[in-house]
Amino acid sequence: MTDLINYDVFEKPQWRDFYQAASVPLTQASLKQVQAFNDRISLQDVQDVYIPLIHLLSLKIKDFDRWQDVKSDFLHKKPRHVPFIIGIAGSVAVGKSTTARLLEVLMNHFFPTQRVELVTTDGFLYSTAELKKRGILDRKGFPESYDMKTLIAFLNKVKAGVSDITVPVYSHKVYDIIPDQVQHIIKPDILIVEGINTLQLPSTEQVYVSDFTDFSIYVDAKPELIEKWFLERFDALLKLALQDPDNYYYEYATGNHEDAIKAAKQTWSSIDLPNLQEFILPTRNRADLIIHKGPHHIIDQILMRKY
Ligand SMILES: Nc1ncnc2c1ncn2[C@@H]1O[C@H](COP(=O)(O)OP(=O)(O)OP(=O)(O)O)[C@@H](O)[C@H]1O
Ligand SMILES: CC(C)(CO)[C@@H](O)C(=O)NCCC(=O)O
Repeated sequence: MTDLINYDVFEKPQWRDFYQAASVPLTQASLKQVQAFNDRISLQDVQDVYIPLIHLLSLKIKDFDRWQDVKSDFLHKKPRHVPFIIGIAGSVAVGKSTTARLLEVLMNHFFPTQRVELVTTDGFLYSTAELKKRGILDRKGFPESYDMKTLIAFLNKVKAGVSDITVPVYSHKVYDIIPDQVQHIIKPDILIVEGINTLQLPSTEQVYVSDFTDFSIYVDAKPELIEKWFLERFDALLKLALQDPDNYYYEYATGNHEDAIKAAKQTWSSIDLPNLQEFILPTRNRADLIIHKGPHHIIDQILMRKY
């Protein structure tokens, strides 16, 4: 991993000892709300990894707020509260949205006066109709399948303090952007932006998503493990789809199970794995922090950018 020379590597026990002054406020039952589908979040990992991380983020946010004030002062401007944006990157199915939801729950608990919002860049995917029109239906998730201009304009509005911003909504169940549905982002103090492309350099734009993020996290694991998680999630999606003919996975759910798994493996090896290798993994060394997971999603290492 020569691309990671600029990182300090911490094994979990060492990272845990950096800060343990607070304890996990959640029971296993209430953690369920942050679980994407079928698996279990480890409460021990929340205590050992996320509690120090939340503390680190609180220090970073204080530092950020102070710098905004110093800057306003220098520019003879009235100070304005600028939202802090956290980016979360990583492969399809590595657990970005689960990590993002966990951070949201913990920040809501530990920073009760801060308004925390969460968006996924999947909302900025082109719709299936638009992907078809562009002839890139089999490239969903690749850089060209996202409307990066609109995503960057959105982040710019958040930073500028626009009061009510609407974001399109993507559904895994429908496998498309849902027409006539939007998410409202209302003056967050902290915005978490989760998506495979949060550290990417879009070929079509001169401005990057990372120009707007103040702290970035890459969720990392071996591709063989991620494939396993992808297939497990696929299976969970099939179960959900069984009762719902409108669900994208309904045909798979009601058809031959082996064929369905074969199709999912094919999607992984022809779309999501190449996307990881060509476009997502190369962005890892731009993250401020890398969370590395092993079997069962258990975190084994935390890498922090030195400079
Ligand atoms: N910390 C965790 N502990 C246990 N299970 C997890 C954890 N993180 C993710 N999972 C499981 O792994 C699968 C993928 O997670 P998730 O949906 O969060 O991934 P993602 O990176 O957001 O994927 P996508 O890019 O496709 O939206 C899900 O089945 C989820 O339940
Ligand atoms: C929506 C994305 C791109 C990212 O979350 C991904 O989950 C996806 O749908 N990729 C396309 C191939 C697949 O079905 O996995």
